[in-house]
Amino acid sequence: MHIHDLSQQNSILNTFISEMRDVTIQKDSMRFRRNIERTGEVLAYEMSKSLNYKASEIETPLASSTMDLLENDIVLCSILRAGVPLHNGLLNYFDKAENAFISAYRHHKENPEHFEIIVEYLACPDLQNKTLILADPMLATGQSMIATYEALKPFGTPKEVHLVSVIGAQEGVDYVSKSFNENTHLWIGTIDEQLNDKSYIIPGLGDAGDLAFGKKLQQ
Ligand SMILES: O=P(O)(O)OC[C@H]1O[C@H](OP(=O)(O)OP(=O)(O)O)[C@H](O)[C@@H]1O
Ligand SMILES: O=c1cc[nH]c(=O)[nH]1
Ligand SMILES: [Mg+2]
Repeated sequence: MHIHDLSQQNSILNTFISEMRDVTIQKDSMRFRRNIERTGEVLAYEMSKSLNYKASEIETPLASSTMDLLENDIVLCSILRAGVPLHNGLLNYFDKAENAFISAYRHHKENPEHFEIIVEYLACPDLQNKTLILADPMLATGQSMIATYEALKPFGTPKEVHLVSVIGAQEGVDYVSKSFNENTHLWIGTIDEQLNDKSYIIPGLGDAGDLAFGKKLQQ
């Protein structure tokens, strides 16, 4: 898997991520959502440099101009809930993309350290030979990303797959690296070292879904 860790270069993206992490600033849920969204915009721009382009003639009011334009058929699939603002950011740039949504949440059994990923809702277009972008702000154990990809398999075989995340844990990045083929790309804001005993990313930012949309009751 090709890993593009954007924290390896200094950019304004680090400011957005620092605000999402900051225990005071992150309480402003509108700013938190917007920071996820603009991270999606930055990651979309970086990813766009690796896609396919085709020369096209554009008529201006004065003459014609030849420009190389994106030719990939993109399907953007986000994992609910926390994926919603990231989806919006990606869609702000890949504005012609088709869209898929899937719900994946951690279902805790008696022991808070043990959970399984429950996939319930899924709406997806044909994926055959398309460029699939799988987006979720948090890549902790990587199980949600893998469960999602498995659930999408009946919808066709994409030409290429790009994973997009804001913060990952090294363990989750290693897990998805083993499960996706070597042509898959991961576009990620930064990679943290650890998971805690509840599989939260450390230092991470806390619970992205709750920060964006409010606390939910455990099911
Ligand atoms: O890599 P994993 O270990 O699978 O964890 C990451 C998942 O956890 C978060 O979702 P969460 O279960 O909190 O759902 P929510 O978005 O509804 O809050 C996050 O948005 C990912 O989907
Ligand atoms: O650190 C984590 C791990 C899973 N989900 C989150 O929202 N945060
Ligand atoms: Mg959550």
